[in-house]
Formats: sequence, structure tokens, C-alpha cells
Amino acid sequence: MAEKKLLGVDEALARILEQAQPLDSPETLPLARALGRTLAKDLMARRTQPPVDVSAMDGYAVRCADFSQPGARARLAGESAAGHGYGAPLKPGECVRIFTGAPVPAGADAILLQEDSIAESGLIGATAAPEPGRHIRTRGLDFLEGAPALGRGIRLGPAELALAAASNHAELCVARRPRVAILASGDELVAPGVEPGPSQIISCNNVAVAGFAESAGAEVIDLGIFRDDLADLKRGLAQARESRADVLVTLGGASVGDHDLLRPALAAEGMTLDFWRIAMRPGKPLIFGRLGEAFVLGLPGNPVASFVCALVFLAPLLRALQGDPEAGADKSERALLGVDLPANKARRDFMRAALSEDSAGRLIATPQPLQDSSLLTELVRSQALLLREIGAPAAGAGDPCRILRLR
Ligand SMILES: Nc1nc2c(c(=O)[nH]1)N[C@H]1C(S)=C(S)[C@@H](COP(=O)(O)OP(=O)(O)OC[C@H]3O[C@@H](n4cnc5c(N)ncnc54)[C@H](O)[C@@H]3O)O[C@H]1N2
Ligand code: MOO
Repeated sequence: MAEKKLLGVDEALARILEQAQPLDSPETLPLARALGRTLAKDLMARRTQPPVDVSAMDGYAVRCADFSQPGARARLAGESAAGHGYGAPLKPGECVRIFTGAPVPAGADAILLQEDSIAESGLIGATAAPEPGRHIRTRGLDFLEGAPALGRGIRLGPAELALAAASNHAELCVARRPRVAILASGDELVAPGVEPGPSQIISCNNVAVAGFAESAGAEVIDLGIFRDDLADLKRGLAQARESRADVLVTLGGASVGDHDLLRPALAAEGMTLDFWRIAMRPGKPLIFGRLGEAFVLGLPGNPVASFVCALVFLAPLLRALQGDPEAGADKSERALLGVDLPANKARRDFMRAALSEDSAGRLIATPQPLQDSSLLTELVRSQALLLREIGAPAAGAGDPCRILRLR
């Protein structure tokens, strides 16, 4: 039977993101608790940095004109230290001892480096003539009061927190962390640490998907493992509802087997299905829909399929819910193929690949020999996913390709 044309990966992501408006109820947090959170409002600088012209080095604040003749010297008139300026303008023939970060007195137009100076009986000479403007950080060099400092939607890392602090914000208004409930299904699954039955395996998707969610700034509620049984799944979905999750991620049971019951279970709970099955390998049986206000992402059970779907769909959804305007940005990079590859068929392929550099320093992507979507060792050995478009013709080693980095 000919298969109906499946929704493409980009279209699927666009369908998800067009529904993902920033969550309500932003919160105000002290800087020290804002790491990893997402700014909910544009931030303006509350001050000018530096507030006055300051020295970038330890040395002497001088007037260059005083050093135009070889052997010239200036009289040491005082000191300017960080936090304690000299307090008077520099007169012709004078200089001031100055330290890094200290205000440059009016009238001085350069810093003579300590290493380039000779101090003798209260007089300062130069072994290298000072140049106008040299080693002076002018007022506002970093930022001006009222100028935009950070845009809403930006993820707050150490650098962003430093800029927020320097521009005198002690608290930041950040997006609420999306709540992600994770529900695994499968009679064969037990939690890590539990002794499995003879044909049982350990559930590894919960922890991987939780990792993606937390890395994207979300709070995770792991509901655990439910049986391949409509009544048990119903119990799980009731728990998901009680968890007040913004996003429900289900794991497994998304395909067409007799025990793949998540779609019927979600439908019985009232999910509006947006799409099921997309042109992606691995990850074809992906489910996307809405259960009330909550988003539902039904990830396929094969561990690498759920991993790739979490990377490609869950992480951008969570970023979009926090107001990140770059949530859907293409993060793929150019590389060169390490081996010959046959033509690709009807799904965009995300092949686990090792990255290396050739002798010219070019990035080479070499797909792992085995691409079965159950193989975690191949995933851990890989640094990237090599993207192959639908219908891509056969390609040779050295041909250009695109990759998505995994770490
Ligand atoms: N006749 C067809 N069969 C399958 C199709 C298809 O189109 N026609 N699609 C295949 C693809 S592609 C995938 S991917 C899988 C996805 O199936 P499900 O989402 O229904 O997943 P399950 O059947 O529940 O499990 C598949 C596989 O993954 C293991 N699994 C499930 N959950 C976990 C977990 N939490 N941790 C670790 N491993 C898990 C499970 O034991 C199975 O081995 O369907 C194909 N079949
Ligand atoms: O999409 Mo399945 O995810 O190929 O293994």
C-alpha cells in the first residue's frame, strides 16, 4: 500500500511553535537565583559604565604635551586610586600616580605605563612617549544609562548575569519555568535500579528526556512507567492532568502495534490531535496535540528516536514557551562527509555521526556504521547528527553536508 506523504520536520516544528506563546506569570528573582532562567522583559542599563573616564593600567595620568621633548619630566602632584579620584584638574607640567580603574583627572590625556616610566625625586620621566588616549577607558565605553542591555527571551548565563549586575539590576523579571510531565508506557519497562523480569528492559528515555527539558529551562515531573493497558494509561494521564504540566511528554506506544495505546488513550482524555507521524528517521511516529491548554508530545519509544525528537521538537517548544525568539532557529552547521552515502528516501535522516578534522582543519562527519534507533552506545560515541534531506542523491566522501552538534 502506498504511504501517504508525511509532514516534513520543518513544517512539524513550525506547527508546534506557532502555538507556543510565552507562558503567563513571569516572576521576579534576585540575580543569584536567575542563572539558566529566561529574561521576560527587555532590560535597560540603569547606569553608565564606566561612569567617568578611568585608567586601564597602573602608571601615571599625564598630559602628552608635557612629554613632547626627549628627556622631559612631569611633577608628581598626587594620586588617583579606584574609588578615590585625584579631585582636581591636572595643571601643565603635572602628573598623577594612577591605578587600574581609577578616575583620570581632567586635563590628563594619556596613561604612561608604570613599566615605561622613571620616577626620581618626585619627577616622572618616560622611556616611551605616551600617546593621546592610550590606556584610557572613556566614560560609557561599555554601556550608557538607558541603552538596551539584554533583550527579552535571552537565556541568563554567567555573562548575562554579570552585565545585568553591572548595569545595576539586583532582581530580574524571568519567565516561569515550563512544567514538563513525563509518562513512559510499556509492559517491558522497569525503572533503573529495579530487577527486571526475563524479557524486561530498563527505561532510559525518562531520564534522557528529563535532561533535555531541564537543560531547556523546564521543571520536570517524572510520572514514571505505566502498563500497555488503557485503564493504566488513563490513570497516568489523570496524574499528568493533576501535575498541571504545560507540556506532557509520553514515551513509547506511539506506533501502530496492537499494544501501542497512547493515541487512543490520549484521544479518550480529549486530546485534539494536530499531527501523528512525520517524515523523520528516527522519530516517524511522533504525536503532537493539545490536551486543554497543555501541549502533548508523544515521542516514539526507541531510545534514539525519543532522544532526537526531544532535541528537535521538545527543546525548541520549551524555549518558545519561555519567550525565546530564537527558539526555532536552525542550529545546523556545515561539514564534509567522511564516507560515501547512498541516496536518501522519503524521511529526513538524522544519522549519529563522529566528528573529526582533516589535515586542512575542515570538519568531517562520519556516520556510525549501525544506525538502528535502539543503539545507545552509537549515540554516546557520536558528537553530532548528520542531516540527510528527503530525496538527497547519493553523496561521496568530501561532499558538503549539514550536522547538528549533540554537545
Ligand atoms: N509496522 C510498523 N512498525 C513500526 C513502525 C511502523 O511505522 N510500522 N514504526 C517503527 C518506528 S520508526 C518506531 S520509532 C517505533 C516506535 O514505536 P512506539 O513509539 O510505539 O514505541 P514502543 O513500541 O513502545 O517501543 C519501541 C521500542 O522502544 C523501547 N522503549 C519504549 N519505551 C522505552 C523507554 N522508556 N526506555 C527504553 N526503551 C523504551 C521498547 O522496548 C521497544 O523496543 O515503532 C516501530 N515499529
Ligand atoms: O523512527 Mo523509528 O524512530 O526509525 O526508530
